[in-house]
Amino acid sequence: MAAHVTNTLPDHWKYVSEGGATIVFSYFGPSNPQFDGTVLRLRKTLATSVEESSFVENTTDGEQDDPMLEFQHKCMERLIPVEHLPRLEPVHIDRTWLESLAALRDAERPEDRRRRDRIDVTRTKGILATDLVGGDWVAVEIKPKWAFLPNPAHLSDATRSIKMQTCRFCMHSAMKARAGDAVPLGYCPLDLFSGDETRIRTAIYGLWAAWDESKGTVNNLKIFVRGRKITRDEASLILSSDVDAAMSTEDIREHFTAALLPLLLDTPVLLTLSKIQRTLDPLDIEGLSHLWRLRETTSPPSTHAALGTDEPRDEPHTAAPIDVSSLVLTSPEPTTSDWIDFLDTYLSETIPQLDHTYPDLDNLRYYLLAYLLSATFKDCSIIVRLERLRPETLAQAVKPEYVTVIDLDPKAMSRLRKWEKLDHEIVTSYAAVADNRKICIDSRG
Ligand SMILES: O=P(O)(O)O[C@@H]1[C@@H](OP(=O)(O)O)[C@H](OP(=O)(O)O)[C@H](O)[C@H](OP(=O)(O)O)[C@H]1OP(=O)(O)O
Ligand SMILES: Nc1ncnc2c1ncn2[C@@H]1O[C@H](COP(=O)(O)OP(=O)(O)OP(=O)(O)O)[C@@H](O)[C@H]1O
Repeated sequence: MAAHVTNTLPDHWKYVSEGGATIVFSYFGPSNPQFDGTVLRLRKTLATSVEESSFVENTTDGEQDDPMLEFQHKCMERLIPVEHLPRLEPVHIDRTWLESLAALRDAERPEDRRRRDRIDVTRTKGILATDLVGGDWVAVEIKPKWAFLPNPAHLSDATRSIKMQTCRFCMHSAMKARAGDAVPLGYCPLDLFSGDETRIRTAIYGLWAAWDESKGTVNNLKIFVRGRKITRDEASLILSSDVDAAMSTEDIREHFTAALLPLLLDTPVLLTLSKIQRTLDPLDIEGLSHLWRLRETTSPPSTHAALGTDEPRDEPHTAAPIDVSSLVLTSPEPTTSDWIDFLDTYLSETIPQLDHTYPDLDNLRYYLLAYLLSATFKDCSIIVRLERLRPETLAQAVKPEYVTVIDLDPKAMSRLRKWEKLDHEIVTSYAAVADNRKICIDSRG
């Protein structure tokens, strides 16, 4: 039976953080076994959206549970060991309670997020999750992003040399930097995922520098102490209370790196994430979009796509745009049962036998679902738990539950068009960079 958050006061939930789709609050009210050590994860809606209930009341229990719950239990737990996942459960909420919470906490939200979106007060269910940042420890949240360079087989002549030299994250960061956004230009995910000590250190420095320069606003590194996201001016809070807090920021960074590095080297989580991302995206969005265009134009579908051959093909941006009636892109969003079937195939012996250089058009649905799932892993975050830092402390013992993966929500099929367009923008923008193009090394490829 789901708990009722409405039995607690909104004042007893403090703002933790938020992403593009959800906002998170942690419980700090009077001791309550249902809520102690938990966070409340709520869906957001566009600031401009009309307030209509977005969820169908079709269960005896009222609104359906957030599909994320079933997705995590039935799908994600097959890919990521449960000790690396937060415990999630449904919880009842209501409009009056949510409106009070929003009124209390809205001022603490970042200005740009507040302009864009707000809590969806029409929901009657939220998610209660293990609070990974709230104890007397330092919680380091890293959003690593894309772990690999693409398979060159399906890249066009115009993009191949660019995409094989610079990773998607670094190209995207360069594009965002030109638009004036604060981005971690010194961080490359391929360093973080390399498994190599020197490169992981470089990645941590890159994340730290961006955190420092952006005053903690970049989303690739967040640092929490006792449940509160800290800024660079508060960096000394990551030190144990008996350590000299007057230490320079550089020294704090060194201690931070010395504590974090062994955990990142030791945990199997980074390797798992990179393997999943790579194996679920063997065609790149270019190859995938070519495959779905073939499906739209081939009738009856041929059994073998022309991918991987020398046959000339339209680039996504020059091909006739697929309108909203596209059979492929409007095909039904996968249900949990579709995801389970997909995972049965993905985790079976069959997949290594698929020839991704000559993908079969009959496997289009497999490749679409694979890409969606890969996108979830390209956008998730990890939270690493460190003891408050003490320079002389020996390396911390690594317990599996000290590295947790969050934000494993499924992505929608309707995103494919956005990803195709964004990919084109990113690579076109990077093609215009004349000097000092970044060279990213994919050591797991
Ligand atoms: O496309 P990207 O790589 O920019 O990723 C988006 C993220 O931007 P980032 O580059 O990490 O700052 C973006 O993050 P922010 O909102 O910028 O913190 C979201 O995670 C978005 O996913 P969703 O809309 O929440 O489902 C992410 O969108 P999807 O790619 O997952 O659709
Ligand atoms: N279990 C948790 N414990 C503590 N904090 C959490 C937990 N889950 C999420 N958070 C915090 O809330 C933020 C938003 O959560 P999450 O990343 O799941 O949202 P999202 O909207 O799906 O993000 P994105 O835009 O990256 O897709 C996280 O970045 C993290 O700081």
